[in-house]
Amino acid sequence: MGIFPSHRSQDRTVVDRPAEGGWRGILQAPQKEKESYANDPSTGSFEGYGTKMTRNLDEKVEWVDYYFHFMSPPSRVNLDIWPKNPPSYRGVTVEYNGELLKITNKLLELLSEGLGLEGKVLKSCLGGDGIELEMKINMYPPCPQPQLALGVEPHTDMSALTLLVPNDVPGLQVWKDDNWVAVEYFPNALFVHVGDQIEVLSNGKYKSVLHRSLVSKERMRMSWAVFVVPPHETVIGPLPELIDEKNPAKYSTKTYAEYRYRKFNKIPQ
Ligand SMILES: O=C(O)CCC(=O)C(=O)O
Ligand SMILES: [Fe+2]
Repeated sequence: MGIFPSHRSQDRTVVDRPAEGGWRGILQAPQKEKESYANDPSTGSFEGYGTKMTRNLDEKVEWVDYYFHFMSPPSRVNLDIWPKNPPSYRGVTVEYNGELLKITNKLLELLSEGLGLEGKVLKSCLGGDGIELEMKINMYPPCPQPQLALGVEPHTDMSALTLLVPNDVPGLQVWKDDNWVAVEYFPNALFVHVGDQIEVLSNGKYKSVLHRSLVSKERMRMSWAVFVVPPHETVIGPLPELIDEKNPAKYSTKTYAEYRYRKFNKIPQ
């Protein structure tokens, strides 16, 4: 199927939108089918279908449906919750996961070296081979009054990294030099966000990017965000190698589970 056939070309690892079929299959499915996949945040279960058509603090509506599931490592994956339509979803997503793991390894190696450390340092702090990849498929339907809505309100990702592929409907913005700056769409590109965990590990040398997304009046915007996160019990704090008298720790050390809990409940870190 695919509504972006022209974008599928040379480099499949970056180009393919593996979830597209799954998105259409599940997010445009009849309400009853969607409900059978619904998540239940009150029980800590975020997997499945969720919606956020609610007002936030600025009285803007967050105009987004999403579908969330684990991709990696195998011990975290519950295939029963993966979209079953189209039938190719599973195979393509497993392959995409493998490619994103390779890209994650490379990025973490380069980011470690950028801190003057050995290439393996950041990956091993993030759980080594236990590192987790989470798929979040966002769908922003056309919005009759886009000025009253936001796709996703301003936030930084609590992940270590986010590997994002949007469709060609503009909407992603990043906060830069005291302004919202539109992120230009690049066909076949993977957008990488530094998330909170890398900011903490690097003691602020790398900054978690503040971003938001807008919605369109005419067209449906979609994005596929893969969050690279440490296992919940992993303890994350500024790397000791980066701390000395002149560079005191700027962040407290805590488990990723604790960090998540505080972020979800808006408790200062
Ligand atoms: O849709 C986008 O481009 C961004 C989505 C996002 O920031 C998120 O899901 O965390
Ligand atoms: Fe985000």
